[in-house]
Amino acid sequence: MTTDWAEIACDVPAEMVDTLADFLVELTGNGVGIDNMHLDTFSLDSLEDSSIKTVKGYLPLDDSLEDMRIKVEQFLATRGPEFEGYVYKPPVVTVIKNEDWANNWKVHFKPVRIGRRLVIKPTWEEYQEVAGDLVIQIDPGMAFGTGAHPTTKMCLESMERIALDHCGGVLPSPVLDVGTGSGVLSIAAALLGAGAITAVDIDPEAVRVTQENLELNGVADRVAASTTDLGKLPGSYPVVVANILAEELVRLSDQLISRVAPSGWLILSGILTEKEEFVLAGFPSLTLVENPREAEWSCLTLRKSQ
Ligand SMILES: C[S@@+](CC[C@H](N)C(=O)[O-])C[C@H]1O[C@@H](n2cnc3c(N)ncnc32)[C@H](O)[C@@H]1O
Repeated sequence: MTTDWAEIACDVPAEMVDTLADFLVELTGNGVGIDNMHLDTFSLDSLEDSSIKTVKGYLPLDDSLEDMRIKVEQFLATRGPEFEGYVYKPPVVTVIKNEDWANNWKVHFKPVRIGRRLVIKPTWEEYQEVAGDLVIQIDPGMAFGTGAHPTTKMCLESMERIALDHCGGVLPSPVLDVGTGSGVLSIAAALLGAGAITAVDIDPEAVRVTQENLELNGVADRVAASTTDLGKLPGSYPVVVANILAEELVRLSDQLISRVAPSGWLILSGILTEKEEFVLAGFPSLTLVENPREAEWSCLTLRKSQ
């Protein structure tokens, strides 16, 4: 059995990505990778989207490799000129150790304690619980949210402080989680006692991963995850959390503010520290309650008046 793989990387204009990706999927029977199109909205690459993308296919490292490489070259040479900005560059083939490619990132994702009671545990790791632990099991798949990112961590800590220090140990409900990613914040909200949570994300893959993680954690009956547009959500929420980028938070500020119930909290994260003032200026009707910072990231917890 083959344990190593070959990655074939092709630089093409953005307009050609879908055509090439479809071709590679059909040729290889495997998924493709596309650089500079990250689901992680914290990648600077996604802010300055490039006109040239690298599309990567994955081939078995066996006798068929040379034949497949030639087919990719021929495809590029014949279809490439149909796309503006195309310049022929031979595809680059690199050998990848199977275990590195598929699993290496998992080596760095270990159980982590966050705040006083929350623990995030990757599904594939063992963890010895201690009394009072609220353990969130996560397999982030392609979605953002192992819980270890400072922006996620600060949201979790803020939610926990609201529950433990201000609300008698139970997070007020319903909770709204905007940009749910892997669903990590919604699961935490459920474990902190919230009886109903609405989780939304513009990315259908994130919603699919969230649904799996909700079921894994036994909280699917309390969390409704969907791609529903924030502007179309009814009702108001005593706790709203949104870990998106500063610019997007400000763009969504009216909708976010209108979803917060009187006396309710709004936790905003995904904010580079130098953008704190910019974000605060977008939420003038709310009062800043706390402002934790970690690495280059800031979290703002705001509160609505009664
Ligand atoms: C940085 S991730 C946060 C994931 C998770 N909530 C966490 O704290 O780890 C941001 C998520 O927001 C989603 N997103 C970006 N803009 C959005 C919008 N306008 N409405 C809803 N979701 C959005 C992205 O698809 C992504 O899954």
